[in-house]
Amino acid sequence: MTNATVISANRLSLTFETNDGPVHALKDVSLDIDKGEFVSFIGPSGCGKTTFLRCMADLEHPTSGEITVNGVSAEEARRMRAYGYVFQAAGLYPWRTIGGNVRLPLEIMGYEKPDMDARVDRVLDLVELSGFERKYPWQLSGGMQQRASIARALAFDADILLMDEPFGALDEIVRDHLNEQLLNLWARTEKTIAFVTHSIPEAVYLSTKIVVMSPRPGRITDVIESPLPRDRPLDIRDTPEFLEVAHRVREGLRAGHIDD
Ligand SMILES: Nc1ncnc2c1ncn2[C@@H]1O[C@H](COP(=O)(O)OP(=O)(O)OP(=O)(O)O)[C@@H](O)[C@H]1O
Repeated sequence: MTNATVISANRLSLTFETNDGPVHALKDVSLDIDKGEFVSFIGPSGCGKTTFLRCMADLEHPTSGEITVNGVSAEEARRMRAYGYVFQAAGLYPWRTIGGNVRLPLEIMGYEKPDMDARVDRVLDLVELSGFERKYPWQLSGGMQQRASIARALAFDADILLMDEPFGALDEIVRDHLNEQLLNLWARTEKTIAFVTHSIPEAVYLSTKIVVMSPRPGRITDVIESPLPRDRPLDIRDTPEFLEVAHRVREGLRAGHIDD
């Protein structure tokens, strides 16, 4: 752990007790995420990706080991609103406008109206939804709804963005576009991002670090520091460097399956 470490997990384990016996969702998971990193978690269903993210967010409590966020416990970090969380489904309230949805956490936190208005404008601009503030979620495409949910997670200036398969339900073209926009947003805001995905190209395209996980018990099998530059046009996916990283991720996933 260094001064720049934002999230630090040290031998984190979490076992769910179920009617069918214990489920080892995470076992001895250790990982440091530094400020400004874009870290993707990839692995087959059930390898603990969501559970790990939920531990960072203090939505799940480890059975053993430690996790710190911004140098304090996950619980303290949650109280300090250290992170915004984006789920697979956009989860927008249908009876609220896009602006009203983005404003909701700010209302709950008691922001003053002029500050709220300025923030809503700023984050809608960041996700390229300026002009859609008065629309209702059903008037927007799936990709736009997901961008609105990212805006909502950004509205209160958390330095950390936790994203659980935010683009999993979208078609590939839309997903490509959102990937590009997310990189752009990350570059402009210097957030630290933890991102769960099932897609190898998505993980390689977005990340500075790729964490490969494997199930039963959920564990980390490889951590790949990306050699790709931070500035990434979509066609970087055709370069030998990109394909090499993708190959290593694929090998990691395969190895995890073999000793399953
Ligand atoms: N609340 C819970 N109670 C019991 N078991 C749980 C609970 N939450 C998760 N699990 C189990 O823990 C394991 C890890 O689940 P988790 O959702 O973290 O995996 P994942 O890698 O995110 O999977 P997916 O890619 O399908 O979302 C799975 O076996 C899951 O069934």
